[in-house]
Order: sequence, then structure tokens, then C-alpha cells
Amino acid sequence: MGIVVAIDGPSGSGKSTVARRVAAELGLAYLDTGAMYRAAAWWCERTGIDLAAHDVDAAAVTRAVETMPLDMGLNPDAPDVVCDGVDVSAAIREPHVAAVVSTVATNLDVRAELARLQREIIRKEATGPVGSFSGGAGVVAEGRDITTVIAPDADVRLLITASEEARLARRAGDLEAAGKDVDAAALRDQVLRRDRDDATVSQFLTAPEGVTLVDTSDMDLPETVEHVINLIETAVDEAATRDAEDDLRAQALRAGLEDYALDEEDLALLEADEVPQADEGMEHGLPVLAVIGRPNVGKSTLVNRVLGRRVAVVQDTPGVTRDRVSYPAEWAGRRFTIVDTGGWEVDVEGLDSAVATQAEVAIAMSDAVILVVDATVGITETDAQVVRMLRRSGRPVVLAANKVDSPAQEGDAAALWNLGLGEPYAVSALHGRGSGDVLDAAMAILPEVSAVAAPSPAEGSLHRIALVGRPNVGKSSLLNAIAGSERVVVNELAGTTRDPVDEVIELDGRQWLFIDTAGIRRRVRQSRGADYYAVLRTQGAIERAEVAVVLLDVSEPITEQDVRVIQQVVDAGRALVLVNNKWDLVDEERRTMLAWETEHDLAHVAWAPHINLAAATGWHTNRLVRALDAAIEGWTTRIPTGRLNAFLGEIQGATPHPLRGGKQPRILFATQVQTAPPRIVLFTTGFLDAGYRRFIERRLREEFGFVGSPIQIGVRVREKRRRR
Ligand SMILES: Nc1ncnc2c1ncn2[C@@H]1O[C@H](COP(=O)(O)OP(=O)(O)OP(=O)(O)O)[C@@H](O)[C@H]1O
Ligand SMILES: Nc1ccn([C@H]2C[C@H](O)[C@@H](COP(=O)(O)O)O2)c(=O)n1
Repeated sequence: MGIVVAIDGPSGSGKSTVARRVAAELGLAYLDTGAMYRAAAWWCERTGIDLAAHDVDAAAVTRAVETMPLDMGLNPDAPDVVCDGVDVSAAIREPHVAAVVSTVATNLDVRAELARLQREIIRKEATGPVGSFSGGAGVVAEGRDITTVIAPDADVRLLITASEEARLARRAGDLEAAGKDVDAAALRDQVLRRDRDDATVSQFLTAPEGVTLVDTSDMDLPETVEHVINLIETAVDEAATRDAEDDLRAQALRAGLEDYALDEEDLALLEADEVPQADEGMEHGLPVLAVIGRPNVGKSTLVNRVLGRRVAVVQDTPGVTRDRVSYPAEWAGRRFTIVDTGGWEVDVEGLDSAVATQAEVAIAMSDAVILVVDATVGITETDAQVVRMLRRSGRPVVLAANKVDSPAQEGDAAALWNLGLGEPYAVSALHGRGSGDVLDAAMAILPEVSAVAAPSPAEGSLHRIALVGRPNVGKSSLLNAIAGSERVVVNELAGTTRDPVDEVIELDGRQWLFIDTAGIRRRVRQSRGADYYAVLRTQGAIERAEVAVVLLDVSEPITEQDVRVIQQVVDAGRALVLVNNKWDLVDEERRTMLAWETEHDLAHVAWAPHINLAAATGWHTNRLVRALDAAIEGWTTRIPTGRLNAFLGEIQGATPHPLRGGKQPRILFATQVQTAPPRIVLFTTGFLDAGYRRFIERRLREEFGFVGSPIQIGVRVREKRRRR
């Protein structure tokens, strides 16, 4: 992470000049947020709004700013401001703009919009994605509300000020240097009146806690720059010292864990050098083989045969994947993905729906299937149902007849010919006999090219996005709006054999892989069956994506189905962006209801970026990229172990877990074991109540962001080793 320096201060204090020079000396980007307000004022007037009028239409100002085509230069040596293709760097400094800019800067909707843009720029410079100016070195951002509202978490926060006389004298000096007349009254108006107006909406005249006051009344410019650089260097040194101390403390906590009974899996997690992404090691584009069957029929024998002991390491993975886990595999020189499923049973109400759905998804998302049946039990009603399911799916199948432990039981296997799936391969879990033959047979039916796998390596570097939501929420309109207004670079990329068809779409100058756009574009008939397969398809698209964009039709009440789709995304551990579509159909009354529904039904995903747009008209579709970026950043956030333990230590100190039966569960050590989605494992002395886990999650979000990402928290209760 790069450094973020935030500088506030009144007009004429020198904050712009100092910020620019400091940024140039330290190789950082420079963000002049005042120039953004000035550009907004320039743009309003350009689009016909008279900001000097008595009755300025605030809504029209907001609308204008929301569509302002602004390109902020971040180079401290030449911070050009370009609006609608015009270089307005000089025009926005004209007295006329200065006289009306407060009308824009005191409009709270405008502030919200510009705040979003500013945070986005700061985030980009601090993290350094392609296209950032500083390459991740960081940014010096200056403006009235930077230290308090826009970047309250900045590494260094300064309030640069100077006496009224000094500020007026400096401004007068600027005018004289530019060969302009100095009108004392006009000068006071621009410097002091404007600050008074702006102070009604932001605090920049006194330094709040954590903000360092730099009074430059008696300092010249070079002295001020040197002083500020010293402050930044001191802050950086202090942060490095803090990090080193946090690391040492975390090492001590980790050493303390040795007194507790740790299993092999704990040690594997604790000793891992790297924090992998959840799908790391999964090679995209490989054919997918699903192993399905009722519980305890011996599926894991086959999976373990391919994998060896790697299975154990992922047992802790929660959610959907617990029922359906994918592993990279190799058999007879072929590389593929093997999917282990939970299995299912018929209960009184039919197939156990949750697990059956998982198995059905596994079938839908596979290229071939091994069905494992217990030969000693014979064909059960469940097996027969599964065979019907498999037939409908059209997937090639190999039938494994397990528990054939002696030649005398070969007859049990032969009875499974009746399933109509061809030769039953006899397997003995007990002796390990026959599993190699089943896998050889599976290799024979597994296609070389997958029709369902996540994108191939060529597209693997692009972010994968799924547009999902119940029927008619506007998925295809949104897809068409973004694909239509922007260039569709490659069409029907992965459409090798079956339905899933992905498209690379260029948004904001970058390419994104939109998953299963064929499923979005095709109008599914509204029969029960079609709905059911749409659900499966949605699940498949979510799992192949990194970010799922869930569309809601906000002209109607939020439905249970909407909430279910959102839950699918959370359970799959994908990043989430919520889109309120059809915003053009929302009136005041509906808006109030929607706010209530959002509060009521979507409070559990309040961490997801949530944007209003109208796909049909294209209104605000440009906001999608920002939301996607924010969600991906949250999803891939990695907290250093030292920092994580220091933070958890602080929150435990301030708010310990409630006593339970006279005992107080304690967190001994924490580590982030995975990103995308972030997964944090807590080693504790006792079970943590759900309320306390929620509290920890909330505080983690407040501290580290994790915008748009589910956070998985695993708790490992470990007992102290007994002394002999
Ligand atoms: N410490 C200083 N001593 C003397 N002059 C300074 C000092 N800092 C800045 N100046 C000069 O003061 C003038 C005003 O500075 P600047 O425009 O950076 O102020 P500002 O706080 O950004 O004002 P505004 O908010 O109106 O944009 C510039 O000419 C600058 O060179
Ligand atoms: N973060 C900010 C930055 C600026 N403003 C206001 C203050 C002025 O009225 C106007 C232009 O700023 P300047 O270029 O003079 O620094 O924008 C603000 O309200 N919040």
C-alpha cells in the first residue's frame, strides 16, 4: 500500500502549493480536490446553469455534476484539469469561477458525488492498479474536507493554516505577480467570505483529533515544504516501528499457541508462507469431473486416490463449497478438476433439497460424472432419481459399484447394469481395488476441452463478472447497455460446445470477462422447470465469476427470490455488487419504501457497493466499474498478521467476549489464511457466540474495509495441552 497524505486548510494558507511540491519531491500523485469543485462550477455554467442567479436549481446542478466528463491530472508538475475534452486548468482559476464555486461546494449531493470520485482516485493511487499515476506509491490530496470526510484514515493528516493577514497578503502577492489589480474588498470576499460559506459544510478551520496543525504564518514556502516532508517521514518511520512491534507481538502470540493442542491442519495453516487466493492452484479451463453419490458410498475413496492427503487442508472451507469441493487433479497424464460432492438422501419430502441442489449443480457444472453406488445395498430409490437427473443432464457417466470387497460380491456389481448406465466398475474401498479402472474409464469420457470450466488461461487475467438476478430485473438490458455503448472486443469467447458463453467487454478502457452472457440474453420461458434450470445456471455463473452483480428491479418490492440470489453469492464467497435497476421508475413514495426494504432485507449485505441505475436508458451505468473495482479490492484485501492480531487485541481489550459459565473465551491468535474471499482463522480458548463473531466482523470492516466482500471467519477452539 502506498502512502496517503491528506491536507486541509483555509483559502490562501498555501495548502495547494505545499501539497504539490511535497508530492513532486516524494514521487507521489497530487490531487487538488478544490479544482474538482471549480471544474464542477465551470461545467455547470457551460451546460447553461447560472450559478450567480438567486434561485439556482440545486437538482439541476447535481444532475450536471453527475454527468460531468472530468479528467483530473495527478501529475504534481502539471496537474491539468480537463473537462469535456477542454483543458480548463486556467479557466477554473478565473475570479468568476471563484465567486460562484461555493454554490456548488455547498450542495450536499454534489459533495457526495465528488467525494466518491475523490475516494476512488485516492484508492487507486494507494493501491496502484494499471493506469494509476504513482504506480501505488501514494498521493497527496488536499482540500477542505480531506482529513475529516474523504480520507480520515490517511497515513498523515495535516491542517495547514496561516493568519488572515498572511493569507490575504499571499493572495494579493499572487495577483500582483500575475499583473492584476488588487481590489482589497474583492480579495477579502474571495478569501474570507468563501471560507465562511464553505465552513458551513466542512470543517477545516481547526484541527480535529489526529490532525496535525501546521501554522505557516511565520514560515516561508521552502520552510513549510521541508517541515511537511519531515512530518511525513516521521509518520512513515513511526508506522514502520509500529508494524515491527505488531509483528513481534504476533510472533509471541503464535509461540504461545505451542502450549495448545494443534492438529496437522492447524500447523499447515500456521506454517503457510503465502496467503493464497481461494481458487489458487485451480487451473482455469481444465475439464471438470464430478464424483457424485449418496453419503458413505465411497466417493472420497476415489477422490483421495487421485489427490493423496491434500483433501484435509480444505475441510475448513465453509458454505456451498463444503458440499462441493473442487481440486486440481491429474490421472494417467491428464490434468483436470475433480469435484467432490456431499451426496444426498431421499427424506419424507423427497430429495433433501439443499444437498441435492448441490449435486445437481455439480452435474450441471461438470463435463463428466462418476456415479458411485453401494453395490451391497443395490439400487435405491435415490440412486434411480439420480440416474434420471443424469439422463436429463446429458453428461457422460461412469458407474462405480463400491464395496465389492470379495469375488463373491461381483454379482452385486453386475446387478447395477439395471441402472442402464453401462458397465458397473467394481470397486473396493476396503482394499483399494478397482478405483484405478474407474478413473481410467472416466478419463476416456472426459472431453479435452471443457464446456463449463472457468475461463482458459488466455482470459484468466481478466476480472470475471456475473450479472445475476431473478427474471426480468434487467440483466440483458444492462448487458446490452454496457456492451452496446462500449466495444465488444471478442464475441462468444468460450462457446465451445454447450451454453455458457462469455464475452469480453471493454469498460472504462479496461477489459472485463462477463460470464454466461448467453444465459442472460436468452429469454427463459417462465415454466417451473425453466426456472429451476435458471437457478442452476445462476449458481454456475456465480461460481465461475469473481464478482457477482445482483440486479434488483426497484420499481417493485424486493422479493424473497432477490434475497436468495444474494445469499447464493455470499455462500459462494464471491464479491458482491448490488444494482438498483429501473431507477427511472422510482417515485418519491417508492423511494421511501425501498429505503425501508433495503434496511430490512439487505442489512446483512450493507457492505456491498450499491448503485442506482437505469439500464434501459443507460443512466449511471458508468458507475458499475467503480463499484466492481471497489468490490474486487475488498475481496482481495490481505491484512498482515501483526496488524490483525494487534487489532483483535485492541478490540478484545475494550470489548471482551461475555462470560459464559464463569469462563471467558479468548482469541489466542489470528491469521488470514486466504483472500478472494478473505478468510480469517481465529484460534480461541472457547466457542465464540454468534453475536461476538458478528461484532468482530463489523469491526474488521470498519477498520479494513472489505467493501463488497463476504468475510469468512473460522473459529478453532483449542485446548491447553495437559502437563505430564
Ligand atoms: N508558507 C508559505 N509562506 C509564504 N507563502 C506561501 C506559503 N505557502 C504558500 N504560499 C504562497 O501563498 C499563495 C497561496 O497558496 P495556495 O494557492 O497554495 O493556497 P491554498 O491554501 O491552496 O488556497 P485555496 O484554498 O484558495 O486554493 C501562493 O502564492 C503560495 O506560493
Ligand atoms: N475538498 C474540498 C475542496 C474544495 N472545496 C471548495 C472550497 C472552495 O469554495 C472551492 C475551490 O477550492 P480551492 O481551489 O479554492 O481550494 O471548493 C470544498 O468544499 N471541499
